[in-house]
Amino acid sequence: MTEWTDPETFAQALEQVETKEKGNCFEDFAEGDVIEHDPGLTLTQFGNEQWMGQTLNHDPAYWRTDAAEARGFDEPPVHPDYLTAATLGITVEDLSEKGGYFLGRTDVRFPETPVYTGTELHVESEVVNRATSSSRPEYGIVSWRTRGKDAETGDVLCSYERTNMIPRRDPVATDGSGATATEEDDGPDLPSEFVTPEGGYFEDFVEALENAADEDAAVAYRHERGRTQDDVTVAQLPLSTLNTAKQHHNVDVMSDSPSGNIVTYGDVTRSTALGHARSDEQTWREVGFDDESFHTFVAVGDTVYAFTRVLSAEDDASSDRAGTVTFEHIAFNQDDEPVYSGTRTAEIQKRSN
Ligand SMILES: C/C(=C\C(=O)SCCNC(=O)CCNC(=O)[C@H](O)C(C)(C)COP(=O)(O)OP(=O)(O)OC[C@H]1O[C@@H](n2cnc3c(N)ncnc32)[C@H](O)[C@@H]1OP(=O)(O)O)C(=O)O
Repeated sequence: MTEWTDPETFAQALEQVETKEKGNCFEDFAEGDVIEHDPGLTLTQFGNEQWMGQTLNHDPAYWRTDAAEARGFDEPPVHPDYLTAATLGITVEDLSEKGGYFLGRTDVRFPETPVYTGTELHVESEVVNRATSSSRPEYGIVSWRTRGKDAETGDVLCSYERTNMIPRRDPVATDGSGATATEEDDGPDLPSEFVTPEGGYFEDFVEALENAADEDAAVAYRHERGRTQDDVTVAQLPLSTLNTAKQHHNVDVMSDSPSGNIVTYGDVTRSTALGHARSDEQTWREVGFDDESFHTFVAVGDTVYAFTRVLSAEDDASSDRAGTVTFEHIAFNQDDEPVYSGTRTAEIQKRSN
């Protein structure tokens, strides 16, 4: 009789059997395909608070009823970062579980109305672009437009366009141009002065931009807080959004990958940096995010810091108690290497109200 658990027998059996695979390769996606994602999740108070707490997003309007009501909410709503991460997490099984990295995202948008806990999320994605990677023959580059909807009403709660590197089943020959391209290094081209806003209200950002306008200056500053990545941020938070990417929880597979280890979910890195930035401002409402890029890996033991540049401030918010500010946020690690960058438009409270 075969002893299936005899180590030698079992090792040979493992080699000979087929693996029932998960996820899709580059060749499985065609432009125009629409994918209704089967996983869905209920946006719970626990999930929301766990995400916000671990990423240092402490805006009281998302934690306390009195602060929520003062912001015009019925109760503490779902935080936009948790909503974004959950919308993306649900898609991973179909779109990127096969491996490959989350490269970037743009046109992240939310409706003006808040989303409350107890909402069930249903997500769909459309393939909007697929391209050959000129530098990495074993990968292709795929972009999807994703919409996270209220399962009951069909209202879109969060939408964006995201790009991942996706493994090919069959590597192709490339011209290698991406791998060999070099750029001339003229050294850093920075303004001679950096202006820091006095406070975190809309008026402070307007004043800082005015002070910088006539000078060779930028409104740019760093935030003091850092968050060292641990098992909770690297593995637990993505799994709590149903993100099944092996990058976050399978050390065995990832030891033989470009990162050599499991890495932090891009939305955790980003939300942590945004948490640092928001701790130095009076946020009223998140409007959207554009041009998000993930530049290098973040792993257990790395510390995520944040740097902010203020790009513009306009008095055109949805509430007369706030103004609209556009920022560029850069997350960086303990070696000062940028790991994430993106622009963010947010409504910031006015001091005068
Ligand atoms: C969710 C989820 C997974 C995750 O959250 S993974 C964690 C977040 N992402 C990362 O940690 C990735 C960080 N990035 C990197 O480490 C490097 O970018 C990477 C992936 C190792 C590639 O670095 P390289 O230096 O080899 O390559 P390039 O930077 O030149 O990029 C390779 C090609 O990709 C194109 N590309 C890069 N960024 C974008 C973008 N935002 N949009 C579109 N295309 C982009 C770039 O042009 C290169 O193209 P070639 O044709 O020249 O190959 C989950 O599983 O979903």
